[in-house]
Amino acid sequence: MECDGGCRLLTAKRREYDEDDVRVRATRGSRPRTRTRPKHDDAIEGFVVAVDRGRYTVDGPDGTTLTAMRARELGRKSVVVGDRVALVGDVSGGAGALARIVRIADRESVLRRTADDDDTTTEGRIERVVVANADQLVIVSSLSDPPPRTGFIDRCLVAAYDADIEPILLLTKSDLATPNEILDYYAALDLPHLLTGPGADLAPIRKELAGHVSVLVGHSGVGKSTLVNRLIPGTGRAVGEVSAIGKGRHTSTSAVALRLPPIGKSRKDPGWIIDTPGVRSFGLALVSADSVLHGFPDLVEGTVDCPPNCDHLPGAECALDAWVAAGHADERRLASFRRLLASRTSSDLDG
Ligand SMILES: Nc1nc2c(ncn2[C@@H]2O[C@H](COP(=O)(O)OP(=O)(O)OP(=O)(O)O)[C@@H](O)[C@H]2O)c(=O)[nH]1
Ligand SMILES: [Zn+2]
Repeated sequence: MECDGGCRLLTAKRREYDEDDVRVRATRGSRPRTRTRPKHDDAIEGFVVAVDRGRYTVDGPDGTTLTAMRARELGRKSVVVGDRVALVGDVSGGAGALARIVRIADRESVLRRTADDDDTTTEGRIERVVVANADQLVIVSSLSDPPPRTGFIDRCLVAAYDADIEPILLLTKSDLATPNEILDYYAALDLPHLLTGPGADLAPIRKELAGHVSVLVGHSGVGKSTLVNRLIPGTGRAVGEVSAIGKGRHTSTSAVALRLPPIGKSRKDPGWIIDTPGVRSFGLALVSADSVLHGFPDLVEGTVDCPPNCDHLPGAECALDAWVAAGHADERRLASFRRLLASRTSSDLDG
């Protein structure tokens, strides 16, 4: 009998084999999953915490930290901070160990950074996804030095509502000014806020962050690093520098996820914060005019008398002017809404 590798075993077990064969056939129909089993079903799961020149830092099972690269089968799909991924290869996490990312879970949310300053190239105009799966956007604004910039905050609110991420306004430097004015501007909105300053109790902030993946965004100098260092001692985020970009820090990293420490003896998930150095703002070019309006819930009712397809820009047709003139909403809010609508087509990034 002609025979290849497995022949001897087969011959020796012929009788049993026959019986096995019958049994296998009988059960095959009831076990279809063995045929459609995904490739790499031994993969482990991880959470991408940093991306640096084609190398991904991933938080693996039991808090292990893995270094990984993309598997070729991912094709052109990008992997960003916050992605939940499946890994194979050397997943030991030891020095020099390199795992491969073979799958990216469907994203529950995406935040895109504003198109780069360089709008002369296609590459520069593309809005890149910088963070996936965040469920809270913490807009950090100082009450003074620098003063709050409502245009920036409004832009972030639009991005948050559009991405289906809960916004929270976190006001810093409470020792320098009162929050009354800024809270008055947002009085008509259901916008949660937190207040902090030197020596302030961080418990309320930790409570809001627990169980969430929160993205921190704010202008340079508002005290983001100071806050992160207090929330996560030992993080060593540099404080007091005007800008991280161009100074050798984070030059190739646009975001990094940091695990918050446990809250007391509680076993509740303390959550993650994602710091976004170098991300000046989130892109709105792909956001429709209607979605921009969602960032201004206090103006929505005023648009019911607008003509169909109203661009809501100043003019006789738009009903918002009359609505605001009648005192139903703050004129500063309308002005900000219109600035944002206009900025989507220009490169005015900061609102
Ligand atoms: N008065 C006062 N100053 C603060 C407070 N928090 C931070 N600062 C100061 O504000 C300056 C900027 O703080 P950073 O934490 O570096 O601000 P940042 O937002 O991280 O700025 P970048 O690093 O440029 O992104 C530093 O001089 C801090 O010491 C605060 O609550 N009150
Ligand atoms: Zn209108």
